[in-house]
Amino acid sequence: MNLQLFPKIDLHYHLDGSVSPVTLIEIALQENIQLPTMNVDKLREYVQVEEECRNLAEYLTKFEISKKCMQSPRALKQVAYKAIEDVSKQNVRYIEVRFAPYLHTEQGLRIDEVVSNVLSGLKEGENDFATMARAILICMRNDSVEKNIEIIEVAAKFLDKGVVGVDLAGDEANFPPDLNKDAFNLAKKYNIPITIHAGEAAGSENIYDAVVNLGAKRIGHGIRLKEDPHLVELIKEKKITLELCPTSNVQTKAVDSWESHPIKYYFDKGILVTVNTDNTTVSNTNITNEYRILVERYGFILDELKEITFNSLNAAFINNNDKQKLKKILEKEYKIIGL
Ligand SMILES: O=c1[nH]cnc2c1ncn2[C@@H]1O[C@H](CO)[C@@H](O)[C@H]1O
Ligand SMILES: [Zn+2]
Repeated sequence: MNLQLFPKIDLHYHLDGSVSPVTLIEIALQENIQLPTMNVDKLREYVQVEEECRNLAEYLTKFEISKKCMQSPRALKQVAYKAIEDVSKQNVRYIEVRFAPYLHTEQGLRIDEVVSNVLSGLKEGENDFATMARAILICMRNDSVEKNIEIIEVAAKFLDKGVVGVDLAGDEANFPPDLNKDAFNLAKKYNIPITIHAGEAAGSENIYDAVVNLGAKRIGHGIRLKEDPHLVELIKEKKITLELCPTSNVQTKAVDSWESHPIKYYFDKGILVTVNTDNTTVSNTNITNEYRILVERYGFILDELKEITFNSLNAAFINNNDKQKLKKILEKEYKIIGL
């Protein structure tokens, strides 16, 4: 079938890595921002990874231009709205959009202003398109634990007002999760759902720490889980969900090749896996493409794609009321396509 029509969920989508070159140029013109080029195709080369990307650290250099264009209330609202417009075209019924508030304070915005502007763009998008949207606030690994504690405080303030969780992202190889234990303990105290990038650019011990010491209910990527059979059992037992992003995982060299991606292995082992985009612009992908990769490269059948979407639904950080609404919508739409 045409997978664009297949109802989908994306739980792992970075806002700053998903702004299209056209939108970047629009913002640059509006706000007089100097970009290296105003040509859409040339700009794409600056914000998209090449095939020979060596590692996550190199991948992370591709976020500079979008950061420059995401410093004003208007731009933040605009990119958030555009995100919902874009993903609604891929029949995404629910998305958790994540961003790191501190990255958007270079022109003097406070982190709570960053959050409220992104939330208002998401809300407007929800009103205009058939996609439910919530936000996850990211603590950056290279930021101080004091700054990350402020992020948790802001998340608590906006919890159930659009924000549904917190995350830890950035350079995993040089900043293990443990450094932010105090921040995530505070999140636990506030009952803020936690997801953490782990086992992407470092070993399975980071997955263990994220789950056992930092309280993560979901793991961003978790590629290297398979290195530790005991941990595989623990992840199953605790019903931890993995947010896999195949195209990004190949680009950041979290896996050596498409063939060695563990998504089918984990799925067959009964681990709760989900499929996501990570960064649609940086990785040059969209959610339809990621679902297609599951079919074409890993032999998933449509019923299994539905199961994966329901894994995403079950692991979504939205409140139960909204989750039930979403479940009804998905069930109805799957019935229409005979699933
Ligand atoms: O796959 C990833 N692993 C780790 N960090 C990431 C990934 N994708 C994006 N970011 C980081 O998260 C920031 C906020 O969205 C981005 O600016 C980027 O530095
Ligand atoms: Zn990510």
